[in-house]
Amino acid sequence: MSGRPILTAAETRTAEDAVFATGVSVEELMERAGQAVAEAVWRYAGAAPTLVLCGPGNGGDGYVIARALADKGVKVRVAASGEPRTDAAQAMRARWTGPIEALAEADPAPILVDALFGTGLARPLDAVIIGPLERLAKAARQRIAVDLPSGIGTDDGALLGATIDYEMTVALGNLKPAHRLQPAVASMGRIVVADIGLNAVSQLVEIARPHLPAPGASDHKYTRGLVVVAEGAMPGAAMLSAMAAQRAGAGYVVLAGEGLGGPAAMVRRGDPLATVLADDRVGAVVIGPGLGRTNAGALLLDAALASGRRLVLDADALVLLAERGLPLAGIPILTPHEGEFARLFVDLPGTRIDRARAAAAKAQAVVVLKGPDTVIATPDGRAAIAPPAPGWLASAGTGDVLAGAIGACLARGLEPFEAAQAGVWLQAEAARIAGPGLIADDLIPALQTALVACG
Ligand SMILES: NC(=O)C1=CN([C@@H]2O[C@H](COP(=O)(O)OP(=O)(O)OC[C@H]3O[C@@H](n4cnc5c(N)ncnc54)[C@H](O)[C@@H]3O)[C@@H](O)[C@H]2O)[C@@H](O)CC1
Ligand SMILES: Nc1ncnc2c1ncn2[C@@H]1O[C@H](COP(=O)(O)OP(=O)(O)O)[C@@H](O)[C@H]1O
Ligand SMILES: [K+]
Repeated sequence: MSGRPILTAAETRTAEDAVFATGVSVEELMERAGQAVAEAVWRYAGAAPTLVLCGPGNGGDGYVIARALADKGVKVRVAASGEPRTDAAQAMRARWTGPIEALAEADPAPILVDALFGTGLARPLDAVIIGPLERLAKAARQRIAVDLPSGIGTDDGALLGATIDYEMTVALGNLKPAHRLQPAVASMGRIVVADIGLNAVSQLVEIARPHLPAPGASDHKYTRGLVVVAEGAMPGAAMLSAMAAQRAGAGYVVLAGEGLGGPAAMVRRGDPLATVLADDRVGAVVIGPGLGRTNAGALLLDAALASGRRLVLDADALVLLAERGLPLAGIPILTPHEGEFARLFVDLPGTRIDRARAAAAKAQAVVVLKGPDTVIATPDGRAAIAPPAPGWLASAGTGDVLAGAIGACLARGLEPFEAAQAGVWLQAEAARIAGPGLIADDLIPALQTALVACG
């Protein structure tokens, strides 16, 4: 279930260099990129009159896009912010036979294609660029970014300064971190990847739909996974985790505690947690949601950490962990939101991906850094980013549901990194199924529907 590779600006250049080393010329790769983008623009916007904006850097893509669209019969105009600097880009400019307008004076068109800047930009757009860009974008019906919107950081997804919003972004060759990180991704609209023949491999991938096949004839409830959820001060949160584990496919879920209610299929155990966890069939333990931060919670956490079982540590367990030492034994899964992350891993520098990786190395854990752009990292440097999920997930208890879903995937035998990705995918899909106005409880039946796609 490995997802699409995500490459930084430097890694993308290395992948391009590998293509050049096979004898492909810079012009040929530029031609491929321009043709692929033109195809995507054509499919999206059809024959509507189009204005292509070309930049001053290495990019000759814009001129190829304009020529390819004109070949399809589209009424295309070109506006440029300056002379392209490289030979290849100048060659592409020479092959555009139409006029080239100055960016500052260009008239708008219904479709705006922004090929001003590629992955090399590292500072805010100059006023002579952003002014006309904003004017032309406002007057256009639809805006399309080539590779990345102008004015965002390729590797960290930051807005370098003023930017505009796009309906579609055509990524060249492969996804870059900004195509998945906030706030950049929110401005990109629909993101499509144009294949230009790069053999992109990366330690960073996009979270993809997991393969979670239906139980076979040799399965029984224990082989499907036994999950124990530890109950603490707030039983509702543990209940959400436990029911999520049930609906995410666990064969057996034990709620360890004395609380009341829940489905008839939920097994209750009031014995000491250490006793419950002594069972070798326990495939995953979820602890933290509603645990409380008192001594009673700390004792339960001690029992979980001492059990040697595969752990999902969330919420209050993370708060309690901040008062103890890292690293942890046995590569548990930690699921902090930004608040919990900041408390547990003080002052880590870099992008969200860098921070998740450093935290994973420090804790010797798989770290799921939650948010609108959830990043998962392992101690050995692998990482994954989730595609955008419904904002309706920003609702109390949805993290508890995620912890339970990850527990189910861990208990069925997935490796921690895969289990974490599968849980995040299932939670996001459940949110799409549950729809606007969802509350955490609604995700639970929706998880069952989400499983249908994973067979
Ligand atoms: N049905 C229930 O019983 C529920 C119980 N819950 C439980 O309630 C207990 C305590 O919840 P708290 O409200 O204290 O903990 P929170 O996780 O809400 O907050 C902890 C701290 O982190 C901050 N924070 C939260 N999200 C952040 C973000 N995205 N970026 C930056 N900072 C952020 C908060 O402001 C707070 O200071 C936990 O055990 C939790 O599991 C919740 O899970 C909700 C549902
Ligand atoms: N704006 C957002 N868009 C998409 N997903 C979000 C957004 N905000 C939060 N989420 C997701 O919602 C869940 C919230 O979990 P958490 O912060 O632990 O809340 P709780 O403790 O109340 O369950 C996480 O899975 C997070 O990734
Ligand atoms: K661009």
